[in-house]
Amino acid sequence: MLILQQQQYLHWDKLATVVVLDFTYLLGSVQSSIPEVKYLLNLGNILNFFFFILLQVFQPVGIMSKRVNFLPWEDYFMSVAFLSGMRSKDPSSQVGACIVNSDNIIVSIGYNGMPRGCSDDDMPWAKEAESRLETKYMYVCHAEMNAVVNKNSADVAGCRIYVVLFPCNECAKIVIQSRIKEIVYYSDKHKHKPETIASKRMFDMAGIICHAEMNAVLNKNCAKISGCKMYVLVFPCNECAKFIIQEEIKELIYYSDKNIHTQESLASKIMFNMAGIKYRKYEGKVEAVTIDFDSIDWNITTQLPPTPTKT
Ligand SMILES: O=c1ccn([C@H]2C[C@H](O)[C@@H](COP(=O)(O)O)O2)c(=O)[nH]1
Repeated sequence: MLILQQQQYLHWDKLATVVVLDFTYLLGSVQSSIPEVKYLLNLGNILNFFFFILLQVFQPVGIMSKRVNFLPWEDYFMSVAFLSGMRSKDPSSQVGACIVNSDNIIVSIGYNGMPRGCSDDDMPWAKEAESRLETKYMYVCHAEMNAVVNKNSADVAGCRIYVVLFPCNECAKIVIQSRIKEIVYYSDKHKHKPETIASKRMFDMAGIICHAEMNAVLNKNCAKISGCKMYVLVFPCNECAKFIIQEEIKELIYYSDKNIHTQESLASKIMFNMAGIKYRKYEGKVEAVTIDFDSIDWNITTQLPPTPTKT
């Protein structure tokens, strides 16, 4: 079990040793001819010696040298992942993630929660219900996704991700597509589930098929795409909807809603409505866009403008 404890910076025992040592040193350095005082001074010297040895043996750390019992990188990052998980409102599983670059700098953290704008109080948290639409699984953004989306660097390529739970297949896709290079996990408690087996298969092969929306978000060429519009061929499923909401895309224009009757599509709409994301069907002005390469007059397109002359 990983335990987070408050670090103690003031060591009273070490402070007391130094005070006693200083006092006995002072006593030992004074000269006197009175036998009682001489006796006390000798005692002072003995105590001085005794405490000096004690200090050398037990107290070199913290007073004279650097601390040695500091938190190692691995425990530090995993603790941050656990700490993030503590923000989760999921009643059964609190999952946290922490992304770290090759300089051991934390570039992002995340935990499992409802998409932005979808109220924690109104969304379902049940694991089972008559309809999957009434379970949390359709809506919760996983810790890994939130960590990737909330990064404070341009990208997370080459980074490591520390996670409380081994990533599911949906998160595996995100982790692979964002070019994270290493996964450090704490628990593999769902190792027998198809989601985890699929995840491991993808990590082994790293040749995966991802939804177009996720690829478009992950391959963006700017730091943020908040406020952007997204054009898609097919209305996004619930997994892509989470991504779109978390990236703060503001408008969605789709061509086909062919999966309109699926629970995934219904869940997407519930989330978009709650998050205030507009969506509309594409109403094109033209029926088709044709690029006829043969009709291009290369003579015209390759003509350079006339060279300016000096007057
Ligand atoms: O890779 C993962 C897998 C799961 N989560 C989140 C999603 C849910 O909120 C919980 C799982 O709930 P259970 O009650 O244990 O089924 O964990 C995640 O963030 N990342």
